[in-house]
Amino acid sequence: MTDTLDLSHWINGEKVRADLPSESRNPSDTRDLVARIPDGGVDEVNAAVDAAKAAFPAWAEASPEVRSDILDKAGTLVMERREQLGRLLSREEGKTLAEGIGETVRAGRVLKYFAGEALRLHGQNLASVRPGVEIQTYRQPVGVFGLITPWNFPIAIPAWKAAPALAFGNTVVMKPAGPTPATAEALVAILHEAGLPNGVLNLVIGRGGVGQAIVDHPDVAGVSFTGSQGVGAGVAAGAAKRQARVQLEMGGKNPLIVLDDADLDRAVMIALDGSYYATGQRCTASSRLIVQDGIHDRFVAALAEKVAGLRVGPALDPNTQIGPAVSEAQRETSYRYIDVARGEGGRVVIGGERLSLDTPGWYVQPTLIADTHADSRINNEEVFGPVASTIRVKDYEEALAIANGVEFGLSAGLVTSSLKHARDFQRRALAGMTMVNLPTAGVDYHVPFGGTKSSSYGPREQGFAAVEFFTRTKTSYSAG
Ligand SMILES: NC(=O)C1=CN([C@@H]2O[C@H](COP(=O)(O)OP(=O)(O)OC[C@H]3O[C@@H](n4cnc5c(N)ncnc54)[C@H](OP(=O)(O)O)[C@@H]3O)[C@@H](O)[C@H]2O)C=CC1
Ligand SMILES: O=C(O)CCC(=O)C(=O)O
Repeated sequence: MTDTLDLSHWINGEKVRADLPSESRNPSDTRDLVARIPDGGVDEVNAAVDAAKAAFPAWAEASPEVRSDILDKAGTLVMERREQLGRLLSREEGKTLAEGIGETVRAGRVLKYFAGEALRLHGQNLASVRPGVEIQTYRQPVGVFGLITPWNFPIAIPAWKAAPALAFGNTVVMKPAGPTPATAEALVAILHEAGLPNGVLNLVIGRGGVGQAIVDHPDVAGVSFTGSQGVGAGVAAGAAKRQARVQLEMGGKNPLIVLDDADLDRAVMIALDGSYYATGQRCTASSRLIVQDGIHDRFVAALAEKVAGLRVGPALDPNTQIGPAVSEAQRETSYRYIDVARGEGGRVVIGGERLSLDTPGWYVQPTLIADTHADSRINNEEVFGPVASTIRVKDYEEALAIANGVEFGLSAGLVTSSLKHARDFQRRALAGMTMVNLPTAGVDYHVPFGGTKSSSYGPREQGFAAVEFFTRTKTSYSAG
């Protein structure tokens, strides 16, 4: 695939022509120019927010059936075009074609799920403490939402932020991440094709300045952000300054505990999936493998063998299991942390070397590092690459303490055949999501998603929880 796309902002239902000074290149083959990109700024954000503000009253008052039908149709179109969209996504982001198509289907399912939720918006009837008085609660749309999205799920995350915002009657200004604007633009185009009225969903393409302008805009009622902890903290501070709503999904340092009583083969496959698939570029990736002494050496040897067999290559090659990092910066972050781990006394069991493949891309050798300490940097800082480290522990209690002992708390996994430990782990793991005998990564689209501690801030995303952030509750009292 060599065609180059010329991207546009979408403001008030129109593609806005602009200079295209930036570019997005295929991380599997940097000779391939995926897209020429506009570089929006404050002016485009102002125009987009004006359009979203003007579109809000009619969209907020539209029948839920209208909103539902549009989201449902968009979901159908996304799923019908899964091959084409998945290919664009993989070409732009670097995850394998199977992962790109899988993510596209997930985005379609998200749109359809929220098509249903649009019809299920409900309140409560309560008895008042005062005789003769009735109380109803209603959920109402809030206004214009700013959605700042990351590159690692370039269609699913824009879909799972935009769909609930739109389903519940809000309007949107969205900013895609620098490396993956083409996939986001394709989604926005489909939502318009499905019948979204002008101004309801706007897209401004550009670097971090666009995100900052969205956060600072007085007419943006709420901001939903996914990305790094550092940027997220600034987004929260900016939103709080003007009392806007804010929801942040940030990093993880997700533990996978493997106990002596685990089925070895199963534990290895769970670790392989959670740590390495999608090139480890998932906030839910298992980057700390906390392994009990009795199974430790067998687990490390068996996992190393599987990691050695992983086929790293261009995302669109059907034989590839691990695509490249999204960018040179992400590749270098992985190699920098591998060096950090070596410097801290970690033993590189497999990987860790530079890769030279037939196409110039940002490839990283999947890497397993053993004999690391819980308090080392490799076990406390997010790498966001195909790199995992093991920590040896004597028992479950030590494993749990280490699992809980980092600043993040997104997803936590346990592999065991002990029901007692499984139940205890579900209660005591300091994480928003626990996974027993499952990879830490790979979540369903119809249930709440989010973490504790520095991983997340604000109401949960996705599933039935999304209504909290994207609506406001009104309480109405009446007497006959
Ligand atoms: N939780 C997750 O799923 C993700 C976590 N990360 C973590 O972040 C690290 C770095 O990735 P990176 O892409 O740089 O993440 P960032 O946090 O920089 O980017 C996330 C989004 O925020 C935007 N942004 C950047 N600066 C600002 C700002 N000042 N105000 C508002 N929005 C802003 C980005 O735009 P632009 O791209 O144009 O700069 C992008 O759309 C990764 O290694 C990983 O650790 C990254 C992505 C997803
Ligand atoms: O693990 C998943 O399925 C979702 C991961 C995710 O949302 C993220 O990495 O941002």
